[in-house]
Amino acid sequence: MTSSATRIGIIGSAGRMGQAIAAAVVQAGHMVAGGIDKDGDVTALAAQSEVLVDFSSPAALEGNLDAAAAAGVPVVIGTTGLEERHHFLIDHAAETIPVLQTGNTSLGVTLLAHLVQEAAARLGEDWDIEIVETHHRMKVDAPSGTALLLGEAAAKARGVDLAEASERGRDGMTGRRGTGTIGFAALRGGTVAGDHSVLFLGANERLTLSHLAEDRTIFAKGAVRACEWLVGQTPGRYTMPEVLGL
Ligand SMILES: NC(=O)C1=CN([C@@H]2O[C@H](COP(=O)(O)OP(=O)(O)OC[C@H]3O[C@@H](n4cnc5c(N)ncnc54)[C@H](OP(=O)(O)O)[C@@H]3O)[C@@H](O)[C@H]2O)C=CC1
Ligand SMILES: O=C(O)C1=N[C@H](C(=O)O)C[C@H](O)C1
Repeated sequence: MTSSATRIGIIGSAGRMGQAIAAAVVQAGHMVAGGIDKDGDVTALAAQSEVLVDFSSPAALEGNLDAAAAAGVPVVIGTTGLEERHHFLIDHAAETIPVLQTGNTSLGVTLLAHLVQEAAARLGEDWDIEIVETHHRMKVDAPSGTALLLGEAAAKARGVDLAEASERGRDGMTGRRGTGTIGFAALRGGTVAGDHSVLFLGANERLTLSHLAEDRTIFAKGAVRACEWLVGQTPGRYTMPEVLGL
């Protein structure tokens, strides 16, 4: 153990990501302060942790943020399927503690979002944007948090509100594609760790930017890096480009 070892508490510890994060915590020379799942005591976990990492469920978010804020402990939120009210809760907690929220902790996706923003800014509205994601059969939310993060990057570059520009769940007589909209398609099956492609579809040419996750270790390592970075930050809301210096 190094002298800079950090006690990291894991929310959602028995899950696919929770287990991968525990392994990454140890590999990085830190300590797992403890772990909880659905009926666990988050207040006790916060008290014994220097930083919390939450990869669980949107339903758990409010209680987790309250416990982290009461204990003055920073928290990394990787849980996806968040709605607007969850983002308000995160903003509120970030007034008193450092909070990092992201739909994807990997280096590759963080860079992809940067590239998508660049491409969307340079290619005009006549280039249609479609975001396609594929995940394992156990995933419960769609579109993925990453797809939404990539959509936000494209919307920001085009100066539009993603909620208004999105085309999701096409089925039946949809009518023509709206100019300037951002489409989403979600595929589910097997054990796919997480594939994302952003398609820019122009007249007689296409540009595709893709990231393929080969396993969950990339998310787990990124989550540990985010924990390391977040400890010692002032209260506020942060995300991955700040951690990775992108
Ligand atoms: N940001 C990123 O980079 C990534 C984000 N994710 C996201 O992380 C989340 C977890 O994914 P994954 O590990 O695959 O899912 P799993 O279903 O494998 O794990 C979720 C875990 O959270 C626990 N849990 C559920 N409700 C609560 C609660 N109220 N309090 C505490 N723990 C709870 C579950 O426990 P129990 O079994 O008792 O219900 C389970 O152990 C998802 O939202 C996923 O999209 C995933 C990969 C990367
Ligand atoms: O649930 C998953 O597995 C994943 N969830 C995240 C998302 O919703 O984007 C990140 C990654 O793609 C894996």
